[in-house]
Amino acid sequence: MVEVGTLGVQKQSVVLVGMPGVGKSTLGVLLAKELGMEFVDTDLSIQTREGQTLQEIMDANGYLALRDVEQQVLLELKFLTPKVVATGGSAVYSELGMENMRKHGRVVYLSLSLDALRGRIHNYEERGIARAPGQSFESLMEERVELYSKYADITIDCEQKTPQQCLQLMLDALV
Ligand SMILES: Nc1ncnc2c1ncn2[C@@H]1O[C@H](COP(=O)(O)OP(=O)(O)O)[C@@H](O)[C@H]1O
Ligand SMILES: O=C(O)C1=C[C@@H](OP(=O)(O)O)[C@@H](O)[C@H](O)C1
Ligand SMILES: [Mg+2]
Repeated sequence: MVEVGTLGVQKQSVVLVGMPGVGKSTLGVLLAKELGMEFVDTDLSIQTREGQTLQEIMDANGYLALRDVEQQVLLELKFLTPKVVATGGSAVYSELGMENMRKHGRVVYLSLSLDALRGRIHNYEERGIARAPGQSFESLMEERVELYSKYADITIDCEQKTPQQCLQLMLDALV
């Protein structure tokens, strides 16, 4: 059973950022349930908006096109009620999108080591990661960690932790 802190449920939105495979989508829905909030996965919003899968968008127009649509979706996000937002790993390339979300909520960076992420991502080449052709996972991570850290209000170290443990750490940090 997850324990909510003594201040009770917090009402600001929560925005999860981090590398692909770190658990933003998995943990986001669990967090939303615990906080009694709506859950939005911006990857799904992109697909619904475009009527295409992420991979189809990239195949047709390249990774920068995916980043453009992602920015539109981040800017169109409405925060009339507080919500938990699981972003895609590339959301932090959109300064405007991140600013829109930061106005309404706290940004939680889920961090995990390169080795652990590699263990979760078995299909790096075909996973639809928005990266320059040929860019290695290591180089991508190096470039992104700086951005995740820059926007983070809270950082959660997910190394060797179960989803339930990560969830509890987020709840403790958010109250
Ligand atoms: N501690 C953990 N927290 C979150 N996901 C975990 C954890 N340990 C293993 N996983 C697995 O890692 C994967 C995370 O995928 P996902 O939630 O789609 O990540 P993201 O949305 O960040 O790309 C899932 O298959 C999940 O079951
Ligand atoms: O990191 C990336 O470049 C991407 C991550 C994906 O989301 P997850 O981080 O939820 O896997 C998705 O937005 C798209 O395939 C691009
Ligand atoms: Mg996801």
